[in-house]
Amino acid sequence: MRGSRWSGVLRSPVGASAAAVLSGVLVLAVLAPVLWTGKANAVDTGRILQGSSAAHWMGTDSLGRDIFFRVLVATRLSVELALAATAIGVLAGLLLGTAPVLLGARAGRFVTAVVNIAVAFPGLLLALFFAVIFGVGTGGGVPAIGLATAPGFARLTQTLVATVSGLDFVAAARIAGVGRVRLLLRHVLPNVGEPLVVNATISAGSALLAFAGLSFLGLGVQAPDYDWGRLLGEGLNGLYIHPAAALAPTVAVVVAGLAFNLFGEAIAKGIGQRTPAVEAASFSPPATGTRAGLPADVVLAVDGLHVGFPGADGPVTPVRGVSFALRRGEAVGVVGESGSGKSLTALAVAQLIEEPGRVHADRLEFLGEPLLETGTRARRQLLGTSFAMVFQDPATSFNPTQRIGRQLAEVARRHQGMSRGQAFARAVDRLRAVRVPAAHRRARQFPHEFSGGMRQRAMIGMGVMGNPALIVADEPTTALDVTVQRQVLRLLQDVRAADDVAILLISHDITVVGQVCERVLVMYAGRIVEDLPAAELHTAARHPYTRALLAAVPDMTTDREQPLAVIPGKPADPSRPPRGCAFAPRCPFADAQCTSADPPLDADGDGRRVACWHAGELALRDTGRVAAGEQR
Ligand SMILES: Nc1ncnc2c1ncn2[C@@H]1O[C@H](COP(=O)(O)OP(=O)(O)OP(=O)(O)O)[C@@H](O)[C@H]1O
Repeated sequence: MRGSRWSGVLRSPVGASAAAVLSGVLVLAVLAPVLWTGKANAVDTGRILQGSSAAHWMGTDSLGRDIFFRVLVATRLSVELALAATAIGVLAGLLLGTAPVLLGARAGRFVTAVVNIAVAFPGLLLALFFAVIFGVGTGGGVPAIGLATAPGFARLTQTLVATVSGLDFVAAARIAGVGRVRLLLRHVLPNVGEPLVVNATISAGSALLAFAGLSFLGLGVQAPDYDWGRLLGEGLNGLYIHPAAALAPTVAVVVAGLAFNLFGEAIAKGIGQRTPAVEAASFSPPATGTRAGLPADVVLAVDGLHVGFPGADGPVTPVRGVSFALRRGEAVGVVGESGSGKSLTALAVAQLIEEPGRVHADRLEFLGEPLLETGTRARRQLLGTSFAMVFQDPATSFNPTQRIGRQLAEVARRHQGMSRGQAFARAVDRLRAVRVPAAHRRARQFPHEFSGGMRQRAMIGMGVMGNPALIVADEPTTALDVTVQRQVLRLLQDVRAADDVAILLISHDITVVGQVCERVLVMYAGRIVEDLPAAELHTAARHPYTRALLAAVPDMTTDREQPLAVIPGKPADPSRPPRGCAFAPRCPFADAQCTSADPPLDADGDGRRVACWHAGELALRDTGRVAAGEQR
């Protein structure tokens, strides 16, 4: 935790008073038994059950012992028991709550179901149930209250962890090869720390009350020991004769409980991040040689890629047989309407499709390595060094609790065996390379101190920490304004030119893709429907969908008096794939053949591919139109 944040918390009125009261409680817990045990235990049969007086501020109990000193001395046992029970509850809750991340989706679902059932039981009922199992006394009470606290804590942890696990920086860490445990400790838990700490301290306050309750019922602390709950039970017997005997332990429980809660609120704001150093691991990407049916410089080969999910009415397959290859230094764009399967294709390449999603491919090779068959560790190393992903939203691409330089350095420390200093120097160098001004100072800043465009550039910088052969950029400029968009796209082009990096640019904007890429893959309803050189987009597109996409983009010649062109109809529903061509219901050229059979993705001799029964006719019609235009 950073000093400045601590001092900021302690300067706030709530933080300062909470810290003062809690310190008082803890000092009492340490000192009171040492200083006042004698007075608290001194029996005086001449002063039984007396009210408040100068000699005994809170009166005496049934053996004439001083209640005020007994309450002070009981602080230690009460706090100790509450903290022990909370520790058990927090530990068990954290283990249960993080199980889905640690154990994987299937085992995680089972644990989640168990937690959901346990949460349905009232805490007090659970505590009494466990107290009966573990037995009467402190030895049984502590685990009973701890385990009764655990389900609530586990539920909160699960929810928070699930939220953070879906963010881009966690996906980026996965691509960087970070394992499950490290992912949890370094990227997930620090971002859910605040509510967990607050909940833990509130649990400590509740455990105080719960233990008081158990002792009051005779199930907790047993004589001759005493905690506040036991003193409260004894005091209640004489409530009408002298209420101070019950009031004193009650006030103690309330004050200590409040102190824990307020202190939790205060330190939650100061939660920072301390993470262990990353061990180095070396990996040499496999040399690219000639492979079966592929040119030697192919970086990524995808053949027959399917991505499916279980749906309410059977499996849904939003990506249905996508095939393409990317050569070293090549920039390929993937365009299509929302829901066409662009992002799922990218995520499948990055190995980021989570359970219950299923990825199948006849071939999914990155640098010659079959990703679906390669072991997890080797795959992580390969992707961590040679693959980079730039996500759409720069606001969620970085871990907000870590400085930018540190996040970049993690890649170099993990995969290139660099020391902390070397890795940081490399991070600064890479930030400079992606034109982040004052890179050395900026590397020490947190993501929120970067603008959106700068964060996106830093993300690209993170991608080039290793020696990437491929950068997948999924809508990298959608969240940016137009000027910054252009800078980021230019940067991607520069990185590609400088290091011969292949780029797979996913965008719904066919114009952007046409400007940046050499080739364009047009996707519709989970399939590639056309693959053509970007330079020929406006002149040689043969698929009616590609043409409709182009026609929907206004240009300088568009008549502003007329409504903008749109593609009629709705995109295909992946849960109900049509029998024939998926675009047929929206296509002006569709006929009986289109609605009965899905056209194959046919290649011509020059590497262009199109999936349309009428592609040839459309090309001829164009030729005729051009010829007619020329004659006129
Ligand atoms: N985890 C999932 N479970 C079930 N269906 C999913 C899942 N993720 C995506 N889909 C579905 O798969 C289809 C393709 O999604 P994908 O995100 O690849 O589309 P996209 O072309 O990238 O669109 P966008 O530009 O809106 O992101 C969508 O219909 C989406 O609802």
